[in-house]
Amino acid sequence: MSLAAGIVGLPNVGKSTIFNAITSAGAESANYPFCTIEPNVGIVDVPDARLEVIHGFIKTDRVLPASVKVVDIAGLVKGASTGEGLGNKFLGNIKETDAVLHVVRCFENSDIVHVHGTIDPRADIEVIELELGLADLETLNKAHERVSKKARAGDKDSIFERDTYDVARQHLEAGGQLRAREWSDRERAALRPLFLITMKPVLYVANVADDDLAGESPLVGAVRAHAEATGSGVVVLSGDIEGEIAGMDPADRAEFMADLGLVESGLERLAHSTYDLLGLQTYFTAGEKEIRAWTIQRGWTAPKAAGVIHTDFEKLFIRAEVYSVDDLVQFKTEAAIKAAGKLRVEGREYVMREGDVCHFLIGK
Ligand SMILES: Nc1ncnc2c1ncn2[C@@H]1O[C@H](COP(=O)(O)OP(=O)(O)OP(=O)(O)O)[C@@H](O)[C@H]1O
Ligand SMILES: [Mg+2]
Repeated sequence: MSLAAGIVGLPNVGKSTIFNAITSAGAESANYPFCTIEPNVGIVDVPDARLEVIHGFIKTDRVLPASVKVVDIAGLVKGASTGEGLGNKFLGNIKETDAVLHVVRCFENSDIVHVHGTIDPRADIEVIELELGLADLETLNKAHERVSKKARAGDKDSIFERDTYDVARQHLEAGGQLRAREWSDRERAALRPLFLITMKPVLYVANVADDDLAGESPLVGAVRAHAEATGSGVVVLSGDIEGEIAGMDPADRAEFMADLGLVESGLERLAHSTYDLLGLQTYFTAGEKEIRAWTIQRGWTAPKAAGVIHTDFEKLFIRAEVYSVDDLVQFKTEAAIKAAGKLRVEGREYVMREGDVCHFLIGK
């Protein structure tokens, strides 16, 4: 399962600064609106300290973290859907992501231009969400047109699709975001092929000044209140500071972060929050060749989890041998875990737990 997240927000709020910090990809960031024109795409390793813990006991050539694709696009402005600013044509790059990272400016700095002249996170969020809603409306209108003919001819599936599109259109026209509505499984299935942006889970990224890393300002408060009211998450970070952290070697980084009272880097916090938001969890495989982290949905059974390694594994799954990272720390080798009776043998019904270390036995 490879995960993708798309960054949206007003121009000049720090999207590319944050993208650079998390990908260290060297994408351009500068103090003028519409600095980013072509989308930046980066692949980021998901930091997971447990990989190194496992590696401390099991020697392998390779350690492979999970990865997330991150997409940074041009800023949106009011009227983007009708071509204002750079328009909304870059939103296509966000469509095939699993989650939206909505960067909101929460730092005061008169040197950095704000496209509305004042820093008002709540108003900024509204502008962006309206534009995203209008983009979805455009997609729905086209899809509606496409199915209408078949619906009029009496095709049952097309009638259901058309009616679902109508419900979605009404919801957006009333100013709502599609994620806020409860959808039946069948409705979800009808909407899924449209890759609607406001249907995706959103994480608000409050980009704060370097003297408000804890996010105590009323600006961040406004973002938190909005996120709480809409069932979304918030990550507080400073793009500027994260850029510095990304550029440091590990020893300096640890000291710098400790001085600032930061326990985790912005990337770590973003990764954890995104996993929470999407209901994801991690399991590990640790063999002779490599130690590797795999991303699955919470609640998945062992065969389904094995299917992430290779699609055939789901069908051919026989059983799994499972232990935890803590078991490894306590007993030090797999043989000792087994001797202590801690190596669990699990079958097709087993529901994976966070941080399981697995060997899958696969048939032919
Ligand atoms: N937390 C912060 N504190 C102070 N300045 C910041 C912070 N984050 C970013 N900046 C500054 O804001 C300016 C704009 O940043 P950036 O280019 O990342 O914005 P953007 O959202 O990608 O803009 P665009 O939509 O134009 O591409 C840069 O000068 C950057 O250094
Ligand atoms: Mg940019």
